Amino acid sequence: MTRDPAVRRLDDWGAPELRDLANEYGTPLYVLDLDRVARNFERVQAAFPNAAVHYAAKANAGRAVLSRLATEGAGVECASAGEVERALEAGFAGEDVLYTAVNPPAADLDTVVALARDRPELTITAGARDTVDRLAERGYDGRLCLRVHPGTGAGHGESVATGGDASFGVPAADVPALLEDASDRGFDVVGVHAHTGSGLSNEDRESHLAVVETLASVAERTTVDLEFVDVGGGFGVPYRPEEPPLDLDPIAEATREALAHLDVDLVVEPGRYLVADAGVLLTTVNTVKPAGEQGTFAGVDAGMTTLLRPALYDAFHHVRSLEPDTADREETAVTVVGPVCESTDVLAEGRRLPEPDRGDRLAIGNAGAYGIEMANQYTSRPRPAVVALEHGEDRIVRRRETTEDITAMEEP
Ligand SMILES: Cc1ncc(COP(=O)(O)O)c(C=O)c1O
Ligand SMILES: N[C@H](CCC[C@H](N)C(=O)O)C(=O)O
Repeated sequence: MTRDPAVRRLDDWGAPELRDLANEYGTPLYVLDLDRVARNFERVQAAFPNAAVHYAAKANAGRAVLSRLATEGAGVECASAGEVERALEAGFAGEDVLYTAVNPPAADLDTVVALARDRPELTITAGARDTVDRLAERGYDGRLCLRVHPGTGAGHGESVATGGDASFGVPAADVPALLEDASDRGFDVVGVHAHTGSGLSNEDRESHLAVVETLASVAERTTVDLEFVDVGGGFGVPYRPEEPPLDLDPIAEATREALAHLDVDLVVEPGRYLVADAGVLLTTVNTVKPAGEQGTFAGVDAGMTTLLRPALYDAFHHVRSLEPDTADREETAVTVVGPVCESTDVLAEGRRLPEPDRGDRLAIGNAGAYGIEMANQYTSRPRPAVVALEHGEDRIVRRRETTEDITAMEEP
């Protein structure tokens, strides 16, 4: 299998091509390179050769992404009934689908249990005894996996160090008994799962390994014959230009070693790793304003409704000017702000960029993961369009919303 180890940095994208797309489709605009998504999937497959790779759809559940990954042979991990429906529509088969039921609303369980009737190969992961009971109440006795609460987590911030959050999963000590109980009740108990957190870096290897070891000890202690151990996702990508890429090989090797004595298949659920560096967000400067000692404010047409991560997590996204004629402009500290009347509507703070001009196009990196997916309509701002690049062509895969889209569900 070919292996492309290179991280795709924001500077690797061609400025003229991105400017052309901004001119043709307008801004704000998400650009998503589906061929890069496919290569990222291959990189995970190469690191985990015998594992089943289930793409965590929550990172970007656009139909174009899902159907390309289905074509490439990936599986999918879904966080809601809606994601399950979208995954099936995009071409995934029942056997490709893992549905992780985290505090699931009744309607989600109703929908997925109904879908599973015709697709007995679909797997549901429950994170509480109560969820197992609710599945039984609906007559479900199909493939069941249990989510383990490992007690430790890691990630790009405390709020996404999910493994440490007791609301997700069953305490490891209680899992073997619950597996046996579910098996006795007639469920087809197939696996155990845990998720360390999102945005793991090379420094987080030990934390991830601790979670894998917890899973291994649960699998050792159960008398139920498990088919797989699902070690979750969370593999990070470098957001800062100077940050090194995540080295997947040592993580994969340590994971394999920790599970080697067990006769189980390995499942991984990467989201961000497959799509983050395949996407950029294009935006246009519409207001230029001196920011005193802080340099210059560049007001742009994308904001926290377009890309929520900086406002929500204080996340860093690299920003680059796409203008061809910036050599004669002074570099200055630029703070990129959105159009929403919230003081957290800041996409980037104090970046060294050419003195901005009205009309300048800017590109924001690593926008393929948790970008369009977390976009919203706050302040009646329609969500942006998404353009896909595939096999040398570009096409709109999600049209720009309009105010009519926002009001369409309203009744007088
Ligand atoms: C259960 C589960 N699996 C996988 C993922 C994917 O995380 P990431 O995008 O960091 O790989 C998440 C994160 O939301 C998750 O909760
Ligand atoms: N639910 C994920 C976190 C998603 C973080 C993502 N939304 C981001 O933008 O970083 C988890 O449990 O690890």
